Amino acid sequence: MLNTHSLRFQYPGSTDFHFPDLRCAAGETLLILGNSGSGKTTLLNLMALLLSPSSGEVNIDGVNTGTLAPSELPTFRARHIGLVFQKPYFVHSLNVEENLLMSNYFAGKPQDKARVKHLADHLGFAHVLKKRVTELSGGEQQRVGIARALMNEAKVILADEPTSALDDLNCERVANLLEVQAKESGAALIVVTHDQRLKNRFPNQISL
Ligand SMILES: Nc1ncnc2c1ncn2[C@@H]1O[C@H](COP(=O)(O)OP(=O)(O)OP(=O)(O)O)[C@@H](O)[C@H]1O
Repeated sequence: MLNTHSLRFQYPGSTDFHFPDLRCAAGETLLILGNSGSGKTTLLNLMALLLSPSSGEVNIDGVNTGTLAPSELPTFRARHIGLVFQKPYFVHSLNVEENLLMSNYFAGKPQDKARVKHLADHLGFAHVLKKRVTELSGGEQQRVGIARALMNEAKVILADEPTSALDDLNCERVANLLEVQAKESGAALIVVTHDQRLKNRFPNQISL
């Protein structure tokens, strides 16, 4: 579903990163490990098409993303890639349901309220759909963040340190949710982490 080939990237005046080739198939989970500063978030941003490599390829769902025109990138990203952050960012003036429906808008798709309801029922936050995101607990916000990544049935889910701030119980919950949801939607799940608990759980790992 996602593979990279000879990816390189350099911030101005900084190290020239040369990343190992990655491959993650539908329904699989891959952990990206590495010391602080080794370039994990940079690699995630390259796979999320938020940064452009100086050379090399990111292939998603059979498309060499380097061939996409800049004007095509936002819609391609919204349709194919779900992003999960340690601390999700939402639009505070909108309620939970509206925040989720925004994903459809960015992907150029009609609003899918049935999908919102399905995900909310599944992830256990149906009772807060009409609330502002700021009124939610941290754990609820995290589940809404995961739902948002799943709204367009993205085939690639990229998660940056999704569990490092969580206690063991919530770490287990979030890891389960991500894994089960990715499997159910046939998505490749790629997780950047330092978290030893995830290292013990997911054997498919690559170190930078
Ligand atoms: N926008 C930027 N401009 C210049 N240098 C940057 C920028 N972002 C990151 N870097 C540098 O690139 C290197 C890799 O950063 P990156 O965030 O990818 O590492 P990381 O492995 O995710 O680190 P951590 O585990 O600490 O989050 C670091 O040395 C960092 O200082």
